[in-house]
Amino acid sequence: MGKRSVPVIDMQDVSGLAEKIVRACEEWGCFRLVNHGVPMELMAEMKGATRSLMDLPMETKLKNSHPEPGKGYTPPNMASPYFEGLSVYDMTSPGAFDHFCSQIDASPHQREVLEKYGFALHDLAQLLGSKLMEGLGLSGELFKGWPCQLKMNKYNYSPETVGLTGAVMHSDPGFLTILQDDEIVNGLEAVDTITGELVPVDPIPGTLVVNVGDVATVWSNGRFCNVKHRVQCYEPTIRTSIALFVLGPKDEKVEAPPQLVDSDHPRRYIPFDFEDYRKLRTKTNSPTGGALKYFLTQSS
Ligand SMILES: O=C(O)CCC(=O)C(=O)O
Ligand SMILES: [Fe+2]
Repeated sequence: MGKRSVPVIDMQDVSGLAEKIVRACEEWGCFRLVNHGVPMELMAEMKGATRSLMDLPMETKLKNSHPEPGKGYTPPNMASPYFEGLSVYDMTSPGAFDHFCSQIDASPHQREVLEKYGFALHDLAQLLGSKLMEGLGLSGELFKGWPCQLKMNKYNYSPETVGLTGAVMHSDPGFLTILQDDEIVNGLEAVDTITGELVPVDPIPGTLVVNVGDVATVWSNGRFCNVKHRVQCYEPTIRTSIALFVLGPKDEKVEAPPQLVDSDHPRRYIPFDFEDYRKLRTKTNSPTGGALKYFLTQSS
């Protein structure tokens, strides 16, 4: 049998859409969205803005600093020497785009594109949240008021890096990520949870990839899969991607809603604070979600 590949979900095909999304979260934790409603022109403008911002001098990019690790500019480092990323954290907080753009002196046009794209992706994330609730038979609003991080990624590949790793194997710590991957340069790979095999998630221009993270595994009481993924270098060229991370609740704990817990499905994880979890992930060097084990309940 050939390798399976991640599900492709057409959002214009509304019949059974919520159930399809839930199933993809359960079976893969990774899927591609087509007809997602984000205008192609806006996606292209955002790629353009990302490329030009990434071309700024290092001293300018370093001004996108944040007191907490991972929430500002990530320069190339020992673990990921070819990767760098600029971040708008938290993009939902008032003035976030103004602050980011003043840090790195972005143009009014770049600022407009970033904000428009950020909010379009945020709207799509809210829609996915409501589809997840619907598909699980729950009511209420998922992700309401949750911090989100908009991250622009650049992989500086060269002939010397072909065959090497651009982003090490990891799961995303938050609930879900909507990724505009490079429309030409491949390299994203996800682990098939059933076979354990790494499968390529090759580009399909105009589409978006969703990666389900650690918070979703806890929130779904173990039903959703926090997909392990990495980015390899296959071509000596620049690779660019843009991620919107929907992280976790700010003032509440990460926990499964009571409707997803019953005697057949006892609570798998002790509720925790997202930022505490993020710190524990770093401290225990658990990039693929291994630190979730510290929160397993007796019954799991
Ligand atoms: O660049 C990509 O395609 C994936 C990036 C990623 O996995 C991440 O930023 O968490
Ligand atoms: Fe990721």
